[in-house]
Amino acid sequence: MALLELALRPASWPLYVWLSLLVVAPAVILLRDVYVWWRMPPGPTPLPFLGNKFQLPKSQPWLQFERWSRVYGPIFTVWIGRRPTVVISDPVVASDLMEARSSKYSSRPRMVAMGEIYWDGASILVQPYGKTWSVRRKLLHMALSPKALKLYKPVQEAEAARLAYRLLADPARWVKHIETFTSSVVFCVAYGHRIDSLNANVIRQRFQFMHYASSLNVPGKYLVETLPILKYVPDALAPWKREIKAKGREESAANMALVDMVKGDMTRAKAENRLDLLPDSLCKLLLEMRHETEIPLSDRDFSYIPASLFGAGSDTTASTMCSAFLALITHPETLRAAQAELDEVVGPDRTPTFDDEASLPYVRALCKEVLRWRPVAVLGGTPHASTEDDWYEGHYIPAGTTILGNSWAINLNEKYYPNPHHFYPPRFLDEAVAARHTAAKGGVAAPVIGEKHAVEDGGLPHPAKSGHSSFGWGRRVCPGANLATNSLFAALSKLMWAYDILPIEGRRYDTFAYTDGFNIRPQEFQCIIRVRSEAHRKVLERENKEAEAYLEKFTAFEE
Ligand code: HEM
Repeated sequence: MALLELALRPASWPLYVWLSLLVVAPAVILLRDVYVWWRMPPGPTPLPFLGNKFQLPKSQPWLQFERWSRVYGPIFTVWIGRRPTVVISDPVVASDLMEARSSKYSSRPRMVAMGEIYWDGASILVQPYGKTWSVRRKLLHMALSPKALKLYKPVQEAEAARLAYRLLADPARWVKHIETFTSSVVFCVAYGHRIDSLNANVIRQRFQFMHYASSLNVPGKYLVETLPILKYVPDALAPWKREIKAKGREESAANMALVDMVKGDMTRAKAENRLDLLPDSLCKLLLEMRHETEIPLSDRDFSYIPASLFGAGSDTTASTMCSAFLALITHPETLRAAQAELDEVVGPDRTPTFDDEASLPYVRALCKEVLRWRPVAVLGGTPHASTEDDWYEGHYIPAGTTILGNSWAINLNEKYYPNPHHFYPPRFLDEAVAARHTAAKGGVAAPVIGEKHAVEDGGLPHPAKSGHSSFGWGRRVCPGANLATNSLFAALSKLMWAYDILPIEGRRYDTFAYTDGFNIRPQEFQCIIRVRSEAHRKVLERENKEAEAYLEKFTAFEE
């Protein structure tokens, strides 16, 4: 009884009890960490409690991770404080864990400030694996099914035609035009409304939300990431939390307003008996489904589904197109090969469309090679997290480990892609087409490459059907991959048909000069974008008029 009384009154504990607690508790934690560390995949030696803090680079961590993979192997561990992160640099290892064992590796690490306080668990991007996530994921799949993607193709073509036309008058602002193209595709697909300029209020608002969300995800900025219990401190005592929540409410109000806008469009169209003229959009499809079946989501949670398209799909596609321009000007033979194919298949009187896609294997291969060559989601997008203890190749991976697929190291792994920094679309051509291209160039036989398993001479087959890992893995693989691939094809095929995209003479281009962050794009550069002939110009002018007419039904967002 006396002991219990003593235990309940720490203030009266003798000094030796305090001292032993201060020594024993950290020692026990440390011993446990050492035991886990010793069994996990090897990596740079961490410091107790601090992990690899002093070895982790402040910028472009994927480069250091790639160097470490040469020392420690294709799967290694780095420690962020006491939290282990397993970094994967080989496509087979990534597929073994995140695809073959996807039931254990499909969660996300906790992001308390961003995911739990700001988005209040509503955004699919950072949701842990489980029922709440799978409800949203299924809806996205339904609204992005192959059948639904067909509905969005005309708008992608029309927007690509507008992009190609805009470059005639204003080639210097090519990046802005690409961003307008990807933003408008995303908004037309998500809500059936178009963007005519990046000055549209809705775009400014989306960028504000995105920047605010990523500002919350800076390691070390919020103590709540280390001590999640702090998220339960009452708002009145936690101004930081009040601010995050207020901003979160602003975003959800804006997301719900967008859904209300589509509901309004549908009601009006129905009343005026012109439903068939209303553009098909992901939000409209989901609202129709919601009308017919029970969807277990509140209005607020529902509104985050179409809203996820802008954050996940606009900048990623635009950055990939910027990489395509860099690739074309530094590997001019690839533009010539694409133009030869386009001229042969499409001819001079019109630009390519999706109907030509099957007959344009080189252009398709070029789009894939861009995704491989400079993966925009350079560290595999949002990290995965494991939910069960596991063993791989003799190494222990405890539940709760963060898993990073280093797309940079994976896509540029020379075991799979010899000479990996060489931008070389024939990697993704099948044997017959590769041979035809080589013969046309009068060159030596090109390496034989299967479309499903990109392999160059001596290169190992890649486990993914796409032949690269730029869209992630397993159950969390990018649900917008096909939409993005269609946008890339629609835009790049028209632009390569219409323009010579060339380096400025005498200027050196660094194909490694990229921005930092989770999504990367080339540092700003200038190039020459010159229409190939007067006849090409006329076609662009004519098709732009047709595109403008088609896009009339997608009301523009106001500036
Ligand atoms: C070139 C363009 C794109 C690239 C490279 C890309 C890449 C990625 C990657 C790497 C991931 C993480 C996958 C993983 O965790 O294993 C991801 C997730 C996601 N992407 Fe994309 N993406 C692109 C375009 C799009 C588009 C157009 C959409 C919109 C429809 C989209 C929607 C999403 C969503 C909602 C997720 C989260 C999925 C989840 O957590 O379950 N992405 N993307």
